[in-house]
Amino acid sequence: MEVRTPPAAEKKKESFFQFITRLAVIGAAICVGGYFALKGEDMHALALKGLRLVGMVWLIFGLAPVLLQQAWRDRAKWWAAIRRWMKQQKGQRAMSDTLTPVIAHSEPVSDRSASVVSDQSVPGQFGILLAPYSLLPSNPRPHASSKLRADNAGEIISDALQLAGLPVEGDIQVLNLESGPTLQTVSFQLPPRLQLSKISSKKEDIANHLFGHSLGFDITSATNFRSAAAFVLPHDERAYVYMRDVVQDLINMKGKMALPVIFGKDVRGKPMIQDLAKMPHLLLAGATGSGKSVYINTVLTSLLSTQSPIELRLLLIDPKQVELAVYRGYPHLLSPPVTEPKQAIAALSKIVVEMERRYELLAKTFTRNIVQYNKKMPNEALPYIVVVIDEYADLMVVAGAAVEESVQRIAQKARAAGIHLILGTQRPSVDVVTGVIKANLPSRVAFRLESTHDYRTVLDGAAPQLLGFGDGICRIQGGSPQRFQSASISVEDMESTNFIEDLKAYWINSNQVSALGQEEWDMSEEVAGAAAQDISTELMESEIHDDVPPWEETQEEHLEEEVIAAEPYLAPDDEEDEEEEEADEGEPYEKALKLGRKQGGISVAMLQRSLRIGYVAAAQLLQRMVDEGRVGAHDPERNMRLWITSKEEQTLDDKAMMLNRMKRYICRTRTVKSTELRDLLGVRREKVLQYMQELTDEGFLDPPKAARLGYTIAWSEEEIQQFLAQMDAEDGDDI
Ligand SMILES: Nc1ncnc2c1ncn2[C@@H]1O[C@H](COP(=O)(O)OP(=O)(O)OP(=O)(O)O)[C@@H](O)[C@H]1O
Repeated sequence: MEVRTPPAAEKKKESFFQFITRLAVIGAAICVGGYFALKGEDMHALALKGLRLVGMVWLIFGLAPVLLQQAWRDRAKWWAAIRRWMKQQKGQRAMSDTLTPVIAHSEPVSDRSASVVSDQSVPGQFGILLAPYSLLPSNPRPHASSKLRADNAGEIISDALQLAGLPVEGDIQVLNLESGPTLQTVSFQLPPRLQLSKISSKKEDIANHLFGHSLGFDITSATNFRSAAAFVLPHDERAYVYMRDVVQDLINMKGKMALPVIFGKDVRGKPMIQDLAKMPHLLLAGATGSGKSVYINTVLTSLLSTQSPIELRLLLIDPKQVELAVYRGYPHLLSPPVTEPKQAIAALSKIVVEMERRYELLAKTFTRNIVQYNKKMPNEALPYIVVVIDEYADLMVVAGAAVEESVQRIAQKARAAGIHLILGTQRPSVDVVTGVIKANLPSRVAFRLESTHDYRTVLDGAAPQLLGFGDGICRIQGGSPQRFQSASISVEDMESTNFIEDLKAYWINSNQVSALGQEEWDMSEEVAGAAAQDISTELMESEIHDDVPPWEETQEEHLEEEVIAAEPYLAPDDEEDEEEEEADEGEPYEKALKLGRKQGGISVAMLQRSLRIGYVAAAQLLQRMVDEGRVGAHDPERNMRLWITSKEEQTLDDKAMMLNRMKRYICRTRTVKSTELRDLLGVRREKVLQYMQELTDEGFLDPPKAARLGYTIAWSEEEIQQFLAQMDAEDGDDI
């Protein structure tokens, strides 16, 4: 038998401590003995003194060096803990004022969860955030149960192999037994003369003898062992994985990963946290009831609990209309959850425009991606944008080409711009998830699917049959497939919803965050001012500049705006409009100028509404106005870019107004008297005569027929009535 010899240094260290301890014990024994054996108070006092001395010597020369040595070895750990503590103290001091209401809000609800996880501080780009993790529901079933245990697995497997007709004598030697929340993996030595292929060919029979069905049962070679096989079996009663169980790992990853999200636990029961920013886009497939929505909720809650609205903005597209409705009101949202295909098309095209704008920013700042940009321009840091489409197949059915084009462009380019896609679908058929889209979504997650063909489409390879209820396989960036059990906030829908609402309340009540949010958009405005042109995001930003925060905006308002925005994409058959535009090139810009002048300013939304054009076209018109210096900075109060009136325009405007007033007066009174007109307009007589000449040139007045006669009205009575009616309809000044 091999005896392990301790290294020399270890031996010396141990023996010195033992030596001192031995001396101390002997000394202590002598002192105690002396105390009882000797008589007289002096002797007793001497013995006690001796005992104290022995104790001191042991502490100083025995225990203290060992403790110091240990502390020196763990110095890195200690140092990190001290730094973390100091950082926390600093962050808490900074936020204590503003967070008090949040915590006060949270406390009454907190008694519905145990205090296993305390409110955790998450260092972020903008300081330390305190998400209400203590409100996460506790897992009622954290452990699985199975009939195969270390002590009986060999016997049970041996019986099953024998019953399946395989030549096995005696018990099977179990090499390893690993247990995850859903599955067990039992590795065992192959008996002599029994090949893995032979066992695999009897898979159905073995499964039948083991537990009566083959669902979820798999036979593979055992990793790390030679001539060994492994059975993968579902537990009799699987364990749940709750977010609460792995949230500490999520917190630990904040700072190390840009967008950490909880996946769940792997087959060994180890927490799985992935970085969405690295994926960089995710295709998520699962048949109905497989656990897709639960998974999306976990991913979203991971993001929403670790990222402030300054660091992350979300676009949620939910054609099913119910799955993501609960997120309505989060300040992270770029718009309320989008449910209509037309809205979705418009929203996605906005993301494309934003992506292009970000590329321009990267080029201007000589940076290659959002990380470098945010480092270089910390005051103008861009938030990550995550776009979630809950049922891509449904969207493709109604709005195929338009959606696909945007999704394709985002998938191809958006990574560097900090824009990430999560594309969920029940039907991963090739007509829905086309080759180009698949090629640009290198990370995949599959839950239970209808057919082996579907698994192949998603994972680009064969996969074991999944069990549903969050049993999944992921391939991150084309790596090897990894089985996992997805985490849920809770298996009770109500509990999950409660937490999502609590987290929302936390953000809404977090004064600090809303103040920072405002600042962020102001900073964006600065970027716009410098570059003169971030109108591409103006619509998104306008939600923040609105008096009404985005979460209070009604869905109807938003819908109206989006539907209009989507029209050019969805109504190519609206031939009249198209023809009008084609026939009159350049006219929309004239109309846009007129509108801006009349309203004293302009915004993308106004252009869309008034000219009935899409977002991109409206943004381009506004861009041209900005370039030509027609409009100035964005005015948060009026939620538009204000009109810049040049001197020339001012004069022209004044003159047009004067002429109109004159015409109106003349039409009403049916008289043309220069003295009255002079009084009306408050200008000199020469000016009035000049205006009258202009009106004559225009055909409104007839010139005097003789030297002593005055001007007369040239218009017919019908024309006069029409003009007056038109003026009354407009809100001109009343003469
Ligand atoms: N990770 C999980 N842990 C435990 N149970 C789960 C998990 N995921 C899903 N389930 C169970 O499966 C049910 C269906 O899940 P979910 O609603 O996510 O399915 P889905 O794939 O979104 O279906 P659909 O597409 O029809 O909405 C849930 O109500 C829950 O009971």
